[in-house]
Amino acid sequence: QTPPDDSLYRALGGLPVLQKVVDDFMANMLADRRIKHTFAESNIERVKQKLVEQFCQLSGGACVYTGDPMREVHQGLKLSNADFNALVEDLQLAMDANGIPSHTQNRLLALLAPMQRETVSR
Ligand code: HEM
Repeated sequence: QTPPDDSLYRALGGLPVLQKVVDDFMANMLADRRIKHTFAESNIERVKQKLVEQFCQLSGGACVYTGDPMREVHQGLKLSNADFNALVEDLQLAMDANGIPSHTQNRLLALLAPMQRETVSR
């Protein structure tokens, strides 16, 4: 029985750093003219909490994502590839601000890349 690989979770700095990254990530998106309108009717605290769970679980931490399926959450928003790229930039800036090295950033981004298909619908 192989133990779960939590090396990315640990490289990111665990939950305390993930929480800071998600705080900054959301602040960046809410200040980003390209995509802030998409959050106009959202419960920001809920989205942040679900993002922390999701990033923690994806990176191998002992968390369980309790949010809704990605396709369901995003399909009504009619997001474009440009919207997706804007979100990735805002996440990269947040990781930079928290001192996460680019190699580690790229490992997380690689896990998010397949979700482009589930979140972009136009
Ligand atoms: C890798 C890509 C993405 C991931 C991992 C992701 C993740 C999430 C998560 C975990 C939630 C919360 C789900 C819940 O409440 O149960 C959420 C909601 C949301 N996301 Fe994303 N998302 C992605 C792409 C995008 C993009 C590209 C945009 C817009 C530029 C976006 C805008 C939103 C909005 C507006 C909500 C709130 C929806 C609502 O209030 O019902 N997301 N996302």
